Amino acid sequence: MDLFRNQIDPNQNILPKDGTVNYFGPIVALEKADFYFEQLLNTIPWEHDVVHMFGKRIVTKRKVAWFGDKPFEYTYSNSTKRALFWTPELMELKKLTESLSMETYNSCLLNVYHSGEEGMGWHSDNEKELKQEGAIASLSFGVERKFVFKHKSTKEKVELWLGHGSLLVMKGETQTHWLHRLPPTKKVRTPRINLTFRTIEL
Ligand SMILES: O=C(O)CCC(=O)C(=O)O
Ligand SMILES: [Fe+2]
Repeated sequence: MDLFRNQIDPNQNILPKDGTVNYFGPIVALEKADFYFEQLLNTIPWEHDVVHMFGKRIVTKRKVAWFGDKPFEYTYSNSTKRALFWTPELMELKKLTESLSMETYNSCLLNVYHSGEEGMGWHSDNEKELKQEGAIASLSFGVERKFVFKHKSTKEKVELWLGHGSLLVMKGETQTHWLHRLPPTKKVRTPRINLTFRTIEL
């Protein structure tokens, strides 16, 4: 179901139940989105992520970076990272995201997917360091990619496309009842950057 490719209504919950997800569509002008994309791609100290799966240590092709209000230590997929302090651009994006979503965040995980071969598998963002049922705001730059939710018990799926400069907000019980993933695709050959603003409680 490619429901939301053209239709964007930030007041509509795109989940049928057990959580709230709002898609705002593009929240910055195209030239500004291009600027952020280039700037982030070229200046963020990107590092490969390490995940532990089935007893194996896997180094992802996707690269990550982690920023916050304080040098938080955060365990993500079994590896511990220390947050860097906001760059001026990230601070700007954080403020814009906070005002549109009417929430606050104290940290941000960045991912760069160099091409469609890179994605992220099914997971929910429910690590113990995260505020329980705290909002997670996802900003995307670069090539449009499909994003999918799957209900943990009914297996119902909801798909949408995350465009250049767009904002998606997941809140309430979403992480408790739904998984999400960024499926790999052979059709995409250019990079995408994603920022997820979160609230850490330590
Ligand atoms: O790249 C995306 O849109 C998803 C990223 C994500 O789910 C995460 O960082 O937890
Ligand atoms: Fe996630």
